[in-house]
Amino acid sequence: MSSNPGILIRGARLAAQLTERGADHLSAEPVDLRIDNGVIVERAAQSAGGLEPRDGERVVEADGLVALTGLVDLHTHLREPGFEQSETVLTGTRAAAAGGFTTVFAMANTSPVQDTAGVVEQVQALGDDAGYATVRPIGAVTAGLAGERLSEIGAMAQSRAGVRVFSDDGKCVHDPLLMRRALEYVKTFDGVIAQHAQDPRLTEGAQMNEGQLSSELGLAGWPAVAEESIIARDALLAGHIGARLHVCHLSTAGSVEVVRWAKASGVQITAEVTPHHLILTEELARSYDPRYKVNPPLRREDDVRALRQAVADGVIDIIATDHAPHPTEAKESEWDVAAFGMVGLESALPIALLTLIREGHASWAELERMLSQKPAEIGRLEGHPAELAVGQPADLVLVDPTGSSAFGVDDLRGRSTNSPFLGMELPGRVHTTIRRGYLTLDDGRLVDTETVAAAGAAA
Ligand SMILES: NC(=O)N[C@@H](CC(=O)O)C(=O)O
Ligand SMILES: [Zn+2]
Ligand SMILES: [Zn+2]
Repeated sequence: MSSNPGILIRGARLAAQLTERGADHLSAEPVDLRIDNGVIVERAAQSAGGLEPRDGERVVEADGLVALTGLVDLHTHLREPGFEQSETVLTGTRAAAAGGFTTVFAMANTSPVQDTAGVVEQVQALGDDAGYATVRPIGAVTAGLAGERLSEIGAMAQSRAGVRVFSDDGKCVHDPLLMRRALEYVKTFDGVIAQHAQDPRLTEGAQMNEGQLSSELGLAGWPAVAEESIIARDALLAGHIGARLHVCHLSTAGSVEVVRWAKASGVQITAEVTPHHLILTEELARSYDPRYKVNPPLRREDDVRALRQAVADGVIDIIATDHAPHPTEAKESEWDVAAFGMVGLESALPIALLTLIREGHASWAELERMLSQKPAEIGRLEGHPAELAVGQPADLVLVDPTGSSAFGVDDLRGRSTNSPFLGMELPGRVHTTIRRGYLTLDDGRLVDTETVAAAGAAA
């Protein structure tokens, strides 16, 4: 039984009721939600009288705020074990809570690599202890991410961590036979392979998108075809085997066409796009500022347009952050020796508001689908609310979609500051995050570490 106090949310607009693109969020009716014992126990429209606060209950005034089921990031680098100078499970999940996330899937490129039952169980336990978000470890596809033989996929799937998502992210599973065997294996327990689609031979030494600009800047190019050819191959393999394939961080217009074709052909394929690929372009490389160095690289304006349209068309299924923290030393060097990657948990929702909601490419209901429901489905996440309704687990986020502010270092709650959005005017604000019925973010302020750990233990 939970010893956490109950919460009454008053007057929230439910994202699920905002199904029309471009609709003002205030057009949905204000709803009260009562949370007790980690579950939504009552829901009443204010027009039907709403709910009265009870003694000892925490009241959250949500007038003007939009409520979504807790955000789920299928692609987060938490860096622990091994790279704690960049991020830890605790600091990364604090960043997640600040961004409205209640679950993160933790990528496998740690040290030691998440390629055994022991390591994935350890990462999951660190998440449970911290309490800021549910941490679902991703298992490596190949031992040590070396691309030579399969990791202990079965042992990780059967472990307490119950791993369902496998990825060598950061590296591509290049050997087609290994990829085939991995797909066959995960099919037996309804798992999925999340591929970092990058042909290593076509991208040796690559530093930025290949094109006229890379020649002009004298930086080795990363051609679109290196991504598209792997997606096409994997889609054919997944179709042949009848297994699930997920494509990480889609970045080119051509990749969209390959995924569109694969879906039309009946392949069980899903695709993600990062917030940064929905807004930033290769032009930023002109600054030689390594903050803009990321894998896959920032592409061209027409790619950005195609990615937004693919979200609108449903060819792209989800938004995933690819939160990739790196210490200052790794990002304050020359472009060609700097690390690839950007942090993204705290800026994901504002960028989605800017590029999708305000541009009319998605409704709030669709946004909830892309940032919460669908990633949970792909990752076979258990205990995630299907909707904000009575009987559902109380994992949710309240967002203020109005206004804007300059995104600053104070908005970054993790250990690293390598955000490409620092200094940009970003819309909206994540107001409150509730995980398993307790607050992790309270009116924009993170609830302190001890309180959250205790609430998590009691939940
Ligand atoms: N995205 C990146 O540029 N870097 C990621 C790896 C990855 O997602 O491929 C990292 O681990 O730093
Ligand atoms: Zn990757
Ligand atoms: Zn990644």
